[in-house]
Amino acid sequence: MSADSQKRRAAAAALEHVTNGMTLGIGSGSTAKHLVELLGEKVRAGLTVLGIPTSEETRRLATEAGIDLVEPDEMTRIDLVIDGADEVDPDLNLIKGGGGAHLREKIIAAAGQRMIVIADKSKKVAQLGKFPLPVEIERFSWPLTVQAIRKALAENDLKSATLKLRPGARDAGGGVYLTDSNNYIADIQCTRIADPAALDAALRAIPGVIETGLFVGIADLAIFGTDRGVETLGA
Ligand SMILES: O=C[C@H](O)[C@H](O)[C@H](O)COP(=O)(O)O
Repeated sequence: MSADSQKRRAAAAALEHVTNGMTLGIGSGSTAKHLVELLGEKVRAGLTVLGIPTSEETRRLATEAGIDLVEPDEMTRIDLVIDGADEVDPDLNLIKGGGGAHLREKIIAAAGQRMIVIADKSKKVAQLGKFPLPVEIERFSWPLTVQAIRKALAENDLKSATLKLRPGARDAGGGVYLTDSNNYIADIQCTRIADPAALDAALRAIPGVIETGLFVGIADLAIFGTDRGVETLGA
């Protein structure tokens, strides 16, 4: 079975946790796309939910699928967030942001009462770090921020980590990827991240770093699609 079919399977299993009247944070990426399609089918069959999209792409897909959307305000209770991930470790720590959406995703996931991660089984890892860690950074004086990130990596036993500014066509000016919030992304190849919480804290302490793709202590349950069905981690 293809990874894409496993993703759809995970998305379908996560939808069993969605009940009438929920406000739902809707993630971004190829797995979340399956979620939106399947949720759209349920909405057309009578399910009532309010969605909060975590990217402009998800907003577009959810609108097309006929899902009612709301802008979060101070009083918004987000009952459940369902989102994909690039890596999931045994403690449910995540790397996210392969598609550049992790800033909005983290805001919504942290505000949610509960977060379910959906992924194909290749995303389940013993230790985070093989997937390059995305860090969203302010464009103003970005080389100074990159310099400070390199220093923080060295101080966190990651001296051999390499860092690249993400390329992309969205910045007409210089071929650098721009997020939905018009920032740059530095992708850091760490190979292994021994202490995700410490690295997250060290990176977030740098002026100019807006958000990292490390999600520590946020996810409650991961559902992995497999060839036979689904596997879960957490509760
Ligand atoms: O920025 C993108 C998001 O964090 C995605 O959830 C993550 O990259 C996983 O994406 P996919 O479901 O396409 O593997």
